[in-house]
Amino acid sequence: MNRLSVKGLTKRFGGLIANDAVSFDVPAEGVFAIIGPNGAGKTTLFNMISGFHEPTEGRVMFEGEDITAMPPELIAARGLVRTFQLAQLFQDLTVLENVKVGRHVRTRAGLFAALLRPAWARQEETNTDRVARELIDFVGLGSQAEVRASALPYGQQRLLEIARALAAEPTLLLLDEPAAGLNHDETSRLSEIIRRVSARGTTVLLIEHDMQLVMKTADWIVVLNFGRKIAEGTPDEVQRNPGVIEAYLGGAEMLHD
Ligand SMILES: Nc1ncnc2c1ncn2[C@@H]1O[C@H](COP(=O)(O)OP(=O)(O)OP(=O)(O)O)[C@@H](O)[C@H]1O
Repeated sequence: MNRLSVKGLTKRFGGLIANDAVSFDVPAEGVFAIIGPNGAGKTTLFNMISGFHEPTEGRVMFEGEDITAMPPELIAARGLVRTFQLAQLFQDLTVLENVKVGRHVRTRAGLFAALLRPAWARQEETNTDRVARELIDFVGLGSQAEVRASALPYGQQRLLEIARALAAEPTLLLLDEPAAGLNHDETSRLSEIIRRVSARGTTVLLIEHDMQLVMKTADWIVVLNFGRKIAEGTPDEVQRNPGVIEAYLGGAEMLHD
């Protein structure tokens, strides 16, 4: 069964068609990328998949079930978790606390448990702490667990966001331009982390403008232009596709960068 199937997704904003009958399948294994020039409709597509926009037409199937227009929290609770173009961290909380917050969809302790601290809630807290520390190590921020998010350089904040998203134990992780604002070394590290997330069994679907990252990291790429899917294939196939090169207007260089 595919992890995700997008079937004829269309989004109109008044007279503007941001997505026009886009369909594709994301298998359970691997790293999947959506690329396309500015305004091609990538973010709108992500917003529909993750429940932030209701499609005008079409369906989103996750693990074989219809999740079209479900609220984002319910979609996340099912295991489809996303990050945003601009890191949305709790700047005043520490690295560890931020990741613990990301885990709350997988824990049952509420306010009463936090106040009364029954044995099961204490056990849950210990587990949350352990998992959060493992994830911080996993993205290479192990030595900064007690540092405030606001004190991290931007590149590390983006990695922290990935750790926080992983804390919710997603089976499908949507990354919205994870390399935006990262330098060359940080982008290489990000590529490695994405591959390792995939190796741990989480399917990764990303939107990205950094072609080097996409070509190196993705197993399969969908290309959008003016809201339509114009191609899909392996990185090699996509880079050689004349329609894709044309869409990027002189982008042959960009694609082979
Ligand atoms: N809420 C909205 N209301 C009206 N038009 C919108 C809205 N959101 C997006 N659009 C339009 O839909 C089209 C697709 O935008 P979208 O942000 O999905 O593209 P994108 O591929 O993510 O672009 P970028 O790479 O620049 O982030 C654009 O023409 C955009 O102006």
